[in-house]
Amino acid sequence: MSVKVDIRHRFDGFSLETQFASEGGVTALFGPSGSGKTSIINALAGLLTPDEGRIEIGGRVLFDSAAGINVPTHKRRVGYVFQEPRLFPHMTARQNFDYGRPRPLITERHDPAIQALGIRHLLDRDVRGLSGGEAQRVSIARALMSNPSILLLDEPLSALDATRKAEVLPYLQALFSEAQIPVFYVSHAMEEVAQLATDLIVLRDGRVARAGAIGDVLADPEAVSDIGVREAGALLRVTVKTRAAGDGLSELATSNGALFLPQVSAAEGAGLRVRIKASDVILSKDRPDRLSALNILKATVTAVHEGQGPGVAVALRAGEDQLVARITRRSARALGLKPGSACYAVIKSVSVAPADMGPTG
Ligand SMILES: Nc1ncnc2c1ncn2[C@@H]1O[C@H](COP(=O)(O)OP(=O)(O)OP(=O)(O)O)[C@@H](O)[C@H]1O
Repeated sequence: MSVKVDIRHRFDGFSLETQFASEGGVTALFGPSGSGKTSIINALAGLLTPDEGRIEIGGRVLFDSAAGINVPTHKRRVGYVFQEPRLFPHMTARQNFDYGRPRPLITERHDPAIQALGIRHLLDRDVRGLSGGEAQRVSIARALMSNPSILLLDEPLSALDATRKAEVLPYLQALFSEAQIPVFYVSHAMEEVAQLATDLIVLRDGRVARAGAIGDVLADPEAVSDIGVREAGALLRVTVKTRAAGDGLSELATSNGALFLPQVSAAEGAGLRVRIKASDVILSKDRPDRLSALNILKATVTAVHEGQGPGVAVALRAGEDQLVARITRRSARALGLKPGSACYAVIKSVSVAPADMGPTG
């Protein structure tokens, strides 16, 4: 189901001027604080009326300033998940779902969502006794109960600590992999986005700085400065070959050789996407010998992007996969790197954390 957004809105000191289209899937809205992420999903939900523009979901026009159309929030069929669970206390999860409705809300139609979110055993528990992660899973289920035509999540994991976040992520992955409706996921945490999204919109000062399939945007060396030099990094598609050997490292097969990483929890044979941060890739013209790093992939330079500072972003092709390396301009010159140059990409095993790995979508 397609989503088309073309809106302009002015607040005191901030202007939103955003245009994008999505063909469904899970679209992440990523950007620094104040870049306009929440304003965009509020406009989709009808909680913010843009000064002008148009919003269309699945062929249905929800907002068109020129035509005088502005469908009210309750008629937009939007599921909205906030940073905090916002459940009614003193009630069970089921009572939360049913609140204000003439008949029980849960039907068999909701089984897949209840299953994916793992909340069946929580339905008759008082929500005050739920952990933060459980409560957020219940509130995501509630957002899906009314059969929405779009699901909007605004930083749904940011109020959770790292352990709870890691606990909820697999549920979101399971849910999103089956989602029949477009999902918009607001986050400023790239490790979440890299695991969950199919498409990525990078926002900056109310404008779309980059947009496209997540793999393409993350592999684009020109996007490195928009994403942030610490967070930028391409997604490598791998298959788990052998789970942790005696030394704790698992062997993953890439399209161009083996990768050895620690703490891989996926089963043997599972497909994973692994974010390799640009700052964790070192380049060498010759195959390095007697080096502590285990992961050395033969690669070809496809682009060298010089930014403002001392760093350059080097795009690489390694077999079927793409990588981005951020190295100094001085090193790039010393190595004579240019499109077509053959080199070796060296990736340090311990710098790839479990949070950087997600199933292939
Ligand atoms: N109702 C409002 N009145 C005035 N300014 C607003 C209003 N809502 C948002 N803004 C301003 O618009 C800008 C974008 O805000 P928005 O909440 O959309 O950004 P964001 O990317 O979601 O940020 P964060 O990650 O901090 O939530 C900010 O400068 C904010 O102060």
